[in-house]
Amino acid sequence: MPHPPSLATQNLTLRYGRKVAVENVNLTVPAGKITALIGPSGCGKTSFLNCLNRLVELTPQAKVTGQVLLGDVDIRSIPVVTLRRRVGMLFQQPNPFPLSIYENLAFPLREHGLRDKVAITGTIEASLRQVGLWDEICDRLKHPALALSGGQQQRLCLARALALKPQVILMDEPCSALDPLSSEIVESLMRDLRGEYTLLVVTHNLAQARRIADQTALFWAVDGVGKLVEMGDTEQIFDQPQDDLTAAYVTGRKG
Ligand SMILES: Nc1ncnc2c1ncn2[C@@H]1O[C@H](COP(=O)(O)OP(=O)(O)OP(=O)(O)O)[C@@H](O)[C@H]1O
Repeated sequence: MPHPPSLATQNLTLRYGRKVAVENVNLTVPAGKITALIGPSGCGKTSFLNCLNRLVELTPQAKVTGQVLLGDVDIRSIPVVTLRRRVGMLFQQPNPFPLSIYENLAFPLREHGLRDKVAITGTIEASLRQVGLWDEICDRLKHPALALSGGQQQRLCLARALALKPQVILMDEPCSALDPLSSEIVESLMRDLRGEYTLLVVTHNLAQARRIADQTALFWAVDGVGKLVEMGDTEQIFDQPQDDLTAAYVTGRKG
């Protein structure tokens, strides 16, 4: 398996109309590592994430300046369908399609040009095994995905992303809508993905960031504008923060 690329932003600024949501962010998400993005509500974490696979372009008044590099390639030069396959995303609320479990994975595979039924079925099984769902649901692949539990739905959504063989996976608070046991399962899956994928995970759960992330980045809204305050090894961010805001946030004194 080739090493996944890093993802880096250079002077990334995002405006919604006149509102500056994120300003001048220079952040490198290292290849094959887990990076946690932390910070108080409204500091621009989701907005930033949405720039990285150009999902933000679906918001009419959004305007992005600066660059996002996947490896050394500017993402604007990658066709958006290809980009979204290479940079998968998992949302806070599991969002399976209102289709069968099988079709949730088969549909995007067909959309991306896979026609061979044996190959599709093989990929579906491999992806469901990768997220530990195969044994739980292999006898009801034709059942509606929406009948699964929240935790199973989230794992199905991860399997759907993995089926497309992404290089990077963006996760926006992937555990916050889940019960503790499901949350633990998803967290352990993230650990399994380390190395093979480049992961950027937004989390409000500082203990989770500490447990899973190699690197941690703190965002903060300064006068309403989201900025990157500090980025470093997770241990350093939590134990020896360089910035006063980081120290205040990770010790619960602010935010
Ligand atoms: N479509 C939009 N139009 C205008 N402003 C927006 C839009 N989406 C987000 N914002 C604003 O941009 C800022 C950053 O929002 P964002 O959701 O990215 O923050 P966040 O850190 O992800 O927050 P949370 O942790 O609560 O999810 C906020 O002030 C928000 O109100």
